[in-house]
Amino acid sequence: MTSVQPDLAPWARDTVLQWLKENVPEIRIQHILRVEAMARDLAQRHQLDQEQAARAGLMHDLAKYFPPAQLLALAQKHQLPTDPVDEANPHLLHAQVSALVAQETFGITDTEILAAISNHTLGQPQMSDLSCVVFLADSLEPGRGDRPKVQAAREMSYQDLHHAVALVCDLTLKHLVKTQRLIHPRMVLTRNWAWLELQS
Ligand SMILES: Nc1ncnc2c1ncn2[C@@H]1O[C@H](COP(=O)(O)OP(=O)(O)O)[C@@H](O)[C@H]1O
Repeated sequence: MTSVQPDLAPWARDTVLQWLKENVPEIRIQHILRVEAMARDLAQRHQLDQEQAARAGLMHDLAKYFPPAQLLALAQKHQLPTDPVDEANPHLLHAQVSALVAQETFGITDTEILAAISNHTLGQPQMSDLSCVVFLADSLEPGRGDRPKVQAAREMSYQDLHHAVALVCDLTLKHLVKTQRLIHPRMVLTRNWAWLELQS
């Protein structure tokens, strides 16, 4: 992994966009830009830092196309906590590895941004509102379609972050059960946390 040149600004959107053009197909870049825009929008709606949300949105899928062996090797090298489901489906590690790339290649040190990138696929119990925003933007950006349940979760994301996280987890988990796929336990923990938050 190449490191950011010392003369480059620690944060430069164009530098990230150029990297994405070299490492990610155009169709995924379009998704990434919609996540960036929706994360900014949600942050504004919930009085959060829009720049932090947009940066996390722009960098959430940096490792999306890393091969499984590279994801596993990086997870091991950086001692990321892994579950047997990650080993069976290393693609799930792309969220945590994207945070590593943001740190090592683009010099991102803001731990809230790094956590939001890391949490974008499976969430995390007690995750911050910024993490909720990026998790929701990834699942609910306009390119995800307008099925009634997706639309309902999208509308909820502008009202109540935890309620929307609970709805998105339920949608993903139902889909995984229906297609007989493995379920990563962290999303179950995220789902229970989000529903419990609503009761407290
Ligand atoms: N809780 C989970 N357990 C197992 N697989 C999951 C879970 N959540 C998402 N996935 C799968 O992981 C992959 C990556 O998810 P995601 O980052 O949301 O991908 P995308 O942005 O391409 O939809 C998808 O194939 C999705 O079905």
